[in-house]
Amino acid sequence: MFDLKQLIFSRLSIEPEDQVYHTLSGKRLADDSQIFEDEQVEFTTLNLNLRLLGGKGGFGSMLRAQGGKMASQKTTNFEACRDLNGRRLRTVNEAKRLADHLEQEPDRQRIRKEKVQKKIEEGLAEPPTKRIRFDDTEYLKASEEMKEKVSNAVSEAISKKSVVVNNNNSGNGDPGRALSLWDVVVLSEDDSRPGFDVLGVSLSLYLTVELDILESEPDKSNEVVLTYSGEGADTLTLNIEKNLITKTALYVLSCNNIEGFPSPLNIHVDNPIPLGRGLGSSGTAIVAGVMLGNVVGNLGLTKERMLDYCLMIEHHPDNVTAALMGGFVASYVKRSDQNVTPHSETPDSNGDGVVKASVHAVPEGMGHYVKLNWAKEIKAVTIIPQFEVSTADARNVLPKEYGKQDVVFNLQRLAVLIMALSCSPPKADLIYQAMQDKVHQPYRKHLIPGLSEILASVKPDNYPGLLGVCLSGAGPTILALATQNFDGISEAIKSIFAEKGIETVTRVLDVVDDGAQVTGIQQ
Ligand SMILES: Nc1ncnc2c1ncn2[C@@H]1O[C@H](COP(=O)(O)OP(=O)(O)OP(=O)(O)O)[C@@H](O)[C@H]1O
Ligand SMILES: N[C@@H](CCO)C(=O)O
Repeated sequence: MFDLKQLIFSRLSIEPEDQVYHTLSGKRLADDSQIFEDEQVEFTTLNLNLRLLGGKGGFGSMLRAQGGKMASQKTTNFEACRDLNGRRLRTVNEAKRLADHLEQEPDRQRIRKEKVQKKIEEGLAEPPTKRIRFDDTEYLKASEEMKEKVSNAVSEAISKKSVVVNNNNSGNGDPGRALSLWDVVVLSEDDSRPGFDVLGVSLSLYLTVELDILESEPDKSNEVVLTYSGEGADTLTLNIEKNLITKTALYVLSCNNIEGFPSPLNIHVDNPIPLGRGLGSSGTAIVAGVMLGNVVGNLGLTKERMLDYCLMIEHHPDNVTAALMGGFVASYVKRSDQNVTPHSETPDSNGDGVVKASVHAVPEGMGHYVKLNWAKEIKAVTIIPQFEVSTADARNVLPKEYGKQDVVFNLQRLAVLIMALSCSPPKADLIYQAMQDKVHQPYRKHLIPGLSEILASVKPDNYPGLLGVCLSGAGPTILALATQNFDGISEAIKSIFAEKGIETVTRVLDVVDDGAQVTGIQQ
């Protein structure tokens, strides 16, 4: 009771000593009385009487006047009356109200629960879809034009007759003929991400093969002599059965029943493409080798057919297709049902394996490609670290299988990237996002110190003119696509490599449309 009195005092300011409590049966409750002895009981009814101050009685005339007033008013409140059982009506009514309250409690709980449930559902519900109007008319126009151009290019590619690229009909390859000189010009290339193994682009680094077919002289050794200048001059093998360019040419010749090169023969290779850096040195060497075989053997192979030979050696089509066809290309390989020559019998693009002189069946029509448009103002800024990563090693770190989300991530960006790279002026925000990748860069980070930092920090926001950054090929070269500020961008990347103790060389390259070609024949 003491606690109850304190509570009533705090709420109604009735001094505890003025509060007098009785039970319904009239028992007065002392301060130390317990109201609830049974813990199950939640409610009880007590009568609270206030102590009246004692003192002199009322003034007779005033009390009579008051009594007259009271008598004239009709009584509506019978709460203090008692029912036939002697219980106050107030008490009975309170008990009824309490019973009603308890009876309605489940309903109230249900309504409370329903309200909470509704709130949760409203919170989880997707916001209404906003309709966004795309009002960039310039972009829409360029995009419409591009769609038409791509569609025309595809139809053209489908209907195109093969273009014969050979060393004319002058009898090249005849060992007895007088001096003949010709060049095979191929281009370095690189694939831009997320078009892993799909997109390739020819860059303005030209590998040149110069060939002198000499007249054989009695008493002189009729040798085939291979010499090199440029990249790899000190390290690449000059053994024609082991060097990637010459062994590829020998493979093409042997597939066409020609045993060996004509001799005496001088072959000189000038190679500006750094080896094992992700700039497609091996793909370019393979293209050069196939063209060399075609010219020396006077085979008259079309470029489409030469692509089949290239694909027998380098199984991913992006690099060889760009080097052979030029420009910006998308490609895939359609494997034939034919029994393809085992890889062990074809030259290995990385090893020094000797070409076996068996006759090989190279399936036709393996390489499928389409040339895509490239906005002329986009340059390739290549930052080339002074260490090698073999493509074979960089492919070995990739997972055997990919999750659906990662595949869809790259496919979505690939579709956007192809269109975005063709539009002038190029949109940096679109291209930067579309060059994000989940298929190879995350797995190759540990092979290339600094790659994570470069991808995380070199962005169009802080380097105006930058469109996107990715690993070039299998790395370690970094490819930055940009329209200006080439020095600023390359310096930023260079300094991150420098912090890791890695020296770099920068080349700003153009995308060039001509593919591999024979540029001159002299007799
Ligand atoms: N001009 C060349 N002449 C002969 N062999 C070459 C030539 N260029 C490349 N190679 C061979 O190819 C190897 C490098 O191929 P690799 O595929 O590892 O790198 P890459 O082609 O430069 O890079 P990526 O394929 O990632 O673009 C060299 O070590 C060498 O054996
Ligand atoms: N698409 C290839 C290019 C390197 O040759 C890769 O990234 O492995």
